[in-house]
Amino acid sequence: ISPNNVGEQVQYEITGIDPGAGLMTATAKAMKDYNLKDWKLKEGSSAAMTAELQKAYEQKQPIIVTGWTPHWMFAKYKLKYLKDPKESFGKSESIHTIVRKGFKEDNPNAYKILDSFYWNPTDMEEVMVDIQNGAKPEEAAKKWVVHHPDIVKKWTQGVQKGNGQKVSLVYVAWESEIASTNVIGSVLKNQGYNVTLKQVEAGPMFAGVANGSADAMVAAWFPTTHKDYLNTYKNQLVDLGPNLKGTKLGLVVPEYMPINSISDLEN
Ligand SMILES: C[SH](C)CC(=O)O
Repeated sequence: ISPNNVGEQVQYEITGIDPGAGLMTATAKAMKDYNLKDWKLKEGSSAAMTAELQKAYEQKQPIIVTGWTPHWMFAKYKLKYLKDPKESFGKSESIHTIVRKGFKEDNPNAYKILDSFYWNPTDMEEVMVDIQNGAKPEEAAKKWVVHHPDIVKKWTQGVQKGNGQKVSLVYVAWESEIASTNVIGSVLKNQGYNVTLKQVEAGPMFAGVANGSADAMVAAWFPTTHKDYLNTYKNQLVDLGPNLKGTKLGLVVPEYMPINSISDLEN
């Protein structure tokens, strides 16, 4: 594949994820910034994107996907981010924990645990890889909790146990958030709460916490990726700050592709 006909090789298509993802908004911005006028961004889901990536990778075919870190794809495949000299994808960010207004008063001890929830990209990747290798999210989460009592203790020490109070968590089916939501859900369950995890699209996730129909989410990518949702619901959400630092968003390709920058795609 020579650099100048990568577009033809991938039918001028970037394989994206769910339309509500901030990554898709950032990719649309990048396509404008880099004047990718003949290119189109294919919407779908994170699961569909990773399935297409796997198929192309196994056949050493060209593919360009919307990718992010932390993600198991970097553990499984030899991939690279295309350089983004115009910084259309922003800088490294944090994933924040958000709770509904009133949650602290209604459930102070579950609030304390959610407020203390903090782990590293390598911790999240450990759970993501387990799930990718076939473990059920709940099982992978339980296993991580058992293997990392020292980290979990930081979230729960000195916090009074619950006695069956309900805690409802919402998340979007991004591999990173499936991992984090199941881990914090498992910890809350062990602490005596009746936890429900609800998978929704990105818009309904923010709306659910804002209107109080859900208690919390650990899936807000700030300051850039989810800024539109933050602006829409700003004073209806309680931002407890980062539960993970050091994310990255961008266009990702297998290392066998001859391109290295988004500007190589300009036609
Ligand atoms: C796909 S990232 C986990 C989040 C987002 O892009 O909205």
